[in-house]
Formats: sequence, structure tokens, C-alpha cells
Amino acid sequence: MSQKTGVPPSHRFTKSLPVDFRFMGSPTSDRIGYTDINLGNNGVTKLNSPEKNSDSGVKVVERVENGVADTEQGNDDSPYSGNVKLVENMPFVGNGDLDSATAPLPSVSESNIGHRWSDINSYAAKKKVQSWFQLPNGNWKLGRIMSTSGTESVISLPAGKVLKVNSDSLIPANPDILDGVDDLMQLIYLNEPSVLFNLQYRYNQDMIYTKEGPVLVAINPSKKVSLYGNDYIEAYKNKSIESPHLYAIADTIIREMTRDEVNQSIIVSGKSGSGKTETAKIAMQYLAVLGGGSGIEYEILKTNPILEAFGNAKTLRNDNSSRFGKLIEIHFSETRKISGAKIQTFLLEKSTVVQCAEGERSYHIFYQLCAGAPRALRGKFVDIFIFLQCNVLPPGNN
Ligand SMILES: Nc1ncnc2c1ncn2[C@@H]1O[C@H](COP(=O)(O)OP(=O)(O)OP(=O)(O)O)[C@@H](O)[C@H]1O
Repeated sequence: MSQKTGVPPSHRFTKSLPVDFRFMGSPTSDRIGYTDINLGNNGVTKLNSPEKNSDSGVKVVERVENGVADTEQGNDDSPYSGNVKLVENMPFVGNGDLDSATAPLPSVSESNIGHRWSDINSYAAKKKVQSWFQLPNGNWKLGRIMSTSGTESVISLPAGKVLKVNSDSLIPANPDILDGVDDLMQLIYLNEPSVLFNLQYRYNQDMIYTKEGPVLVAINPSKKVSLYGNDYIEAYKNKSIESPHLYAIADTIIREMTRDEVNQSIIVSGKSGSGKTETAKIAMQYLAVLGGGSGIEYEILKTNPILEAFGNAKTLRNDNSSRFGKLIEIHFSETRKISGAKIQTFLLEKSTVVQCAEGERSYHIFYQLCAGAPRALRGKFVDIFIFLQCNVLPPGNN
């Protein structure tokens, strides 16, 4: 654990995850709002359409979630929810996190957990592998099982602290050699803390893409990362880079579309602010470079600012939030060149025109009109905004 190179110091000793770094579906998750983690049907998924058509195409679909987070619905199925039953806290020099583990927790009903993990847990306890356990505050801590008797295990923490915990609450951790694997399917133990640790480990090194079998998990870096541009496009086209990337997904679908003459789809899904719009644009850039030549590709890319002007607005979660869904069809000729495109929009949030919550704004177009209008006209626009109860400050000023 402690001898890894290229790993931030914070990860060398303890695989500790912050309280708000949870799976989609975990009851107290929040941080996910700024990421695109959502194993299952989120992230970027590639699907084959059963249609067989000589005019093959690629569809990029952005799913509208209206800012309602999957995470906010809670997840009663999570085997981890409130699963740490602290039997006894051995005396140790505590810190804030661990002290909170001393508070007695409601015992875990067997029907709730259903012993779903008991086989793995007993194996882990027997082998004394390192295991995760969740503190009452939601943080995951990594410990090494020192001994097990009955339903109780004694685990040691990196700082030499020792805890006696319910064995059922321990979640096996993967060996260090698997830290940061490209594909989550390579993990021996595919459980919540292991997946989160792996994603965080990669994210800390600006590796925002991770595969989960055929699904690409993308974490919004919320900063510029040097993962895009012509050099990367060339590298993925020539297959000289293999690390998970959106370009790799786009490359695969073009190849499969050509080979099988079957339409392909990329579904981009995630909660508001997770990066769906950016992801769709990045995928389209790759498709445009590979299928470019006719000039149509530039026209397709140039539709984005126009669509965003009329359909995007600042929300509390995202300064450039799409308030509509989008289905982009890109048509390719038999020579793999882009021959046309069709962009359908749907479910535009009309209320945004006349109603803005505190700290939010109406559609960008109103502010752009204001910014470009002559002074006299601008005054009238501002009056209208006030009438509509919208924030009147122009883009970038609030
Ligand atoms: N790959 C990325 N690299 C850098 N920044 C990114 C990336 N993806 C997203 N972001 C940042 O996150 C912000 C929000 O992303 P985006 O608008 O794509 O989210 P969204 O999921 O489409 O949100 P909404 O559902 O509200 O429309 C972007 O404006 C950008 O600043």
C-alpha cells in the first residue's frame, strides 16, 4: 500500500474516501453531481441498433434528467447503507473520523443485508485480506483484519489504530496491484468502496475515463485536461493509445458501423452538470475528424452554440445547463464520410423563459440579445427581464 509510485501521498497509506464520494444511489451522495459516475446505465454506453440500413449512421443521445439526481432517490438495495455495526471500539489515539465510529449504531437486520456478502466476507476474514469498512459518517476506511472470532473481527488501521467490528460490515478490498485499473471488471472485488477508490485514484491523475466492460465511465474534471485534440485523435485512430477514452468509443462505433453496416448509438447519461453536453461534443469532434472532408462536419459542430443559446441556461448546478434533450443523427456514406446530419430537440423546459429561481438565469439568448443591443433597446429588454422576474445581469456578470 505504501510503496506506490506516481500516486498522491494521500493515497499511499490509506484508501480513504471522502464522505460525499459515493455511488449513484447511495443515500447521502452529493459529490457525484459534479461527476459522471453512474455505473449501470449512465456514463457513456454504446449500443447496437438492430436496424440494417445501407445509409448507416451514428446517433448521439443526451438524456434529459432535469437536474434531478439519481443519487437523490436513495437506494434501499445498497448492501452498504448503514452497514457498519461497531461492536466495540478498542482504545486508541482517535482522530475526528474514527472517534465518530464509537457512536452506537442501529443494528443491521439480517433481512436487510440478507447475508449477501457473507461468503465473500468470511473468505476475506479467513485470508485476513485488507477490508473496507464504513464509518457512521459515511467515510470508507481501509483496515487489515488481524483476527476474527464469531461474528467479530479486529482490524488494524494504517495509523496503528485498532477496531473491533462486526465481520459482516467488512467489505473486501482489492490487492494494491489492482489500484487504478483501466477496466473495473478487472477488480477481484467489485464493490462500492473499491469502485470509488479506483475511480478516485485515476481521477487524481487526470485519468477521467474508466471502462466498466462496454460502458465508459467519465468523471467531470471541471478543469481543462490535456486529453483532447488532434494528437489524441490521431493516436486513437492509429490505436497507439489504449487507455479508456471517449475517442476509443467513437472509433469503435465507426469501425463497427462500417464493418456490420448497422447503425450505432452513443448514449450519454448523467445528472445535471456531470458533463453530458461536453461529452457529446467531444465524441462529435472525433467523428467529424474521422468522417470529415465534405465540410458538413463543421456545420454540425457549429450548431452547438446556436442550440445552446436557445436551450441552455445557468442553473445552480451548471452555468451552461441544457434544458432540453437532444438526438443527433450523423449520417455516413459508404466511404465513411459524413453525408448529413439531423438534430432533434425535445422536452425544452419552457418555464425557464418566465421563471428563474434565485441564482439561476433564463436562456442565454436573452442576455446575448441584451449584450448586443443598442443602449435604448437594451433598457427595454431589461424591463422585460424584470417583468419576467429573471436575473438581469448579462452573461459572466453573475
Ligand atoms: N471533459 C471535460 N473537460 C473539462 N471540463 C468539462 C468536461 N466535461 C464537463 N466539463 C465542465 O463541466 C461543465 C458542465 O458540463 P455539461 O454542461 O456538459 O454538463 P451536462 O451534464 O450537460 O449538464 P446539464 O444536464 O445541466 O446540461 C462544463 O461547462 C465544463 O466546464
